[in-house]
Amino acid sequence: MRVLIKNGHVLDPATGVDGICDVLTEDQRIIGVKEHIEEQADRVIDAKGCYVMPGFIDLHVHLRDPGLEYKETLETGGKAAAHGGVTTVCAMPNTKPVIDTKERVEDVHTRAKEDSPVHVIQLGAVTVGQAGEELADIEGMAEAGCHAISEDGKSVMNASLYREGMRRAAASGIAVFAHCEDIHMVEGGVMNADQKAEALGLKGITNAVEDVIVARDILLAKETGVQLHLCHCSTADSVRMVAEAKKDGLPVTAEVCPHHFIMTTDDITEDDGNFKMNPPLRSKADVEALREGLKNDIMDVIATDHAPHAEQEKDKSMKDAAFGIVGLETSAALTYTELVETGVLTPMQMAEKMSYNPAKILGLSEEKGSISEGKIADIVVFDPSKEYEIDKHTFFSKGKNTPFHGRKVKGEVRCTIVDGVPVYEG
Ligand SMILES: NC(=O)N[C@@H](CC(=O)O)C(=O)O
Ligand SMILES: [Zn+2]
Ligand SMILES: [Zn+2]
Repeated sequence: MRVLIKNGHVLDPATGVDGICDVLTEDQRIIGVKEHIEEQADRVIDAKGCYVMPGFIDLHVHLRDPGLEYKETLETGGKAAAHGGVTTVCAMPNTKPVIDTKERVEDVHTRAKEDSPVHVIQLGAVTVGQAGEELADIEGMAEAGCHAISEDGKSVMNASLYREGMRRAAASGIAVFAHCEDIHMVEGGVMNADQKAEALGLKGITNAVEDVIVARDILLAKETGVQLHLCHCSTADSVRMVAEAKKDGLPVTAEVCPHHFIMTTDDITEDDGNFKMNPPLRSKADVEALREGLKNDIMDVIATDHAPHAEQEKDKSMKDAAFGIVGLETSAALTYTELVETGVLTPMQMAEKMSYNPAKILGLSEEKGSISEGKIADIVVFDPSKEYEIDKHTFFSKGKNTPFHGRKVKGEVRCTIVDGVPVYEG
């Protein structure tokens, strides 16, 4: 199959191409990027007025499959990804059972090929059952193509065990994606520790809950040489420590989620479970530091931490609701509206943080994260002029748990192409 994308504004961080070009794909690959391609194609997509970017690669997604299919499945999560311009997702292993063996990684990969319209990379857990007691089959999972291990949902609190896990990940050539949270310091907290929490009568989570583990994990990366990627950074001190680590030449990268660079604790208008996520919404100073970190390329990646839950798990007080919000279908529009329109990021930086940098972290930049000849034809056509209100009822995800319902945004995914085949068209 041949697809010709005409007259779009191509943004390619890998080659620096930043201008109006046509893009031609044949079967799985991109075979041409230049002005005025006039060749025959099975499909011609008019991208006038749109950005044409490498398909987004979301390093942090919860697909809930196996075992929690009432929240999401490979199919619904995959369709949500396609709707959001995401062509590759990394699925976190905190499923039922936990993905902690080679066979379980292979099982998800096999089923995802059938069920999901986008590429799924299943990440393996660090410890067996995420119980924090013994290391999982890291080598086997690496062989099965997991690209990274992660204990997401929690931290490996035993630093000695984690260090050994990092050594084994490094020896297997894969990264460690770290959720940073000292569980002993949480003390029942459900939102940021501040006056808002006091006013709502809710227990707080301090910044140090995250920061002490960020510090520890950077030191462990220094000692083991593992490629460390810090998930969902939410504090100003996290940014400061990532900057220091980079200055020291350590193999550390970091991600920020849209909710953390947009909302503060002041946006929590009532005790509503849709404002509950881990880490929590922080202060204005933290949000500013995260934006500054993204702008200065201290923070490498925008990922969603797409965490779907059923309505009955979220439609209650923050005290009792599950942690997490969905993000796959809102992240491009939120990023464009809040960071690009406002001049915090250039459009090219958006493509970098949502596609090219994630591809590099996964060791896939030879194949993905770029719109250039020979690369896999994973592409998103994004219309930056389209204005609308986010409506959770339009989501393909089973999860409707978002605090952004009704928010005005600019920027809509027009078409998502995976392996040279349009899998979503708006
Ligand atoms: N972020 C969340 O609030 N929840 C995630 C777990 C996680 O990412 O830590 C989930 O699995 O629901
Ligand atoms: Zn997490
Ligand atoms: Zn997560």
